[in-house]
Amino acid sequence: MVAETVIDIEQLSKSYGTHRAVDSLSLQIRRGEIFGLLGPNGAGKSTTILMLLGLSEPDGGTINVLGMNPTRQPIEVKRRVGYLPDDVGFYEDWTGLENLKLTARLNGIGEKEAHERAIRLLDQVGLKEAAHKKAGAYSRGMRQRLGLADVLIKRPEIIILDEPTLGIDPKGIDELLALIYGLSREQGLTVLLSSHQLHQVQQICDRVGLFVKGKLLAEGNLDTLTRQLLTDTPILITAEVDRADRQLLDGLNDLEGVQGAEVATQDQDAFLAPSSRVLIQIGCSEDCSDAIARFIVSSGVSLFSLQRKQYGLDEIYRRYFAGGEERGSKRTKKTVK
Ligand SMILES: Nc1ncnc2c1ncn2[C@@H]1O[C@H](COP(=O)(O)OP(=O)(O)OP(=O)(O)O)[C@@H](O)[C@H]1O
Repeated sequence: MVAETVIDIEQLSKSYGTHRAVDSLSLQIRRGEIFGLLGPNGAGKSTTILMLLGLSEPDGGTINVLGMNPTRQPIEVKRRVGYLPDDVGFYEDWTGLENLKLTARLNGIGEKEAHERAIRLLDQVGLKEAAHKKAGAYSRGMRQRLGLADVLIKRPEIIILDEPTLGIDPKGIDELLALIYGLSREQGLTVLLSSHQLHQVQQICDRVGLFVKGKLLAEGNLDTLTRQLLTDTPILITAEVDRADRQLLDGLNDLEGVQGAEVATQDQDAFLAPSSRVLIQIGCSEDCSDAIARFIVSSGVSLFSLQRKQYGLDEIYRRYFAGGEERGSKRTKKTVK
């Protein structure tokens, strides 16, 4: 069953003076999804988040959050959507526990329930030992964990996290990401995560939206992004076989969609020792894995493995922007509806 859409954005636009910060943005996010908002500085991520929270009014288009219009129902949206800014503010002289209980009270939660929820959350985010320590003495990582607990105390259905891992050490990042992932999977929490840290986004996001100059350039999982953005980069398939002669390579080159097949590495003893393996690298304009596998096997050659190169987000981002601004703007016009 397909999960319900909890965020529905259609043709959303917002300008500051003559500058279009968000330009005809359409995006749907389903319940329980972890969605990554990715893009360079000034791409329009924060402006979009502010409009989702009802803190900024769109110039055009529509936003629907949990069936509500954030501009008209900002208080109700705020009750059900949690927002963690990149630098969350706490009462520095108050302990972590006291800060959480204050947030709970401000959200109309009774004293006893507030205490119980705060204790449980501090444990969940790994701050049990630091519960009675002043927030001012927390490290950056601890503050982010406290921030996450602070967002969760009102039991939101959606949480929006702006650069949640900024300034945290690698171990802290892994733990925070695992926590966010667990929350989403176990409690069906919908998570919107804005970040510049591509490999982190890739670790936990189900889908990613790539923002450039106020437009959504591409969205989807890694496979979709690769297809949408790296259109002129060949698909690379590596076949591991027991031998590769000219006839085999010529045959592969003749297959439809294959742009080039060549031996990538060859064990020096490949032709002497039948057990040695040879790697053939095949560049294709489309995924020709099936045809390649069939051809190799029908040639009487043993095929041990066939792998398609997976591009990571870092690589997609780097390759896509390798052509600079010029390429970015051309693509924007071409790929955005
Ligand atoms: N209050 C404002 N007044 C005028 N211009 C603004 C305002 N807020 C944002 N902008 C401009 O709108 C564009 C989008 O900014 P936004 O903060 O949404 O980008 P972002 O993707 O969140 O960037 P970052 O990753 O740096 O946070 C930028 O050009 C920015 O300078």
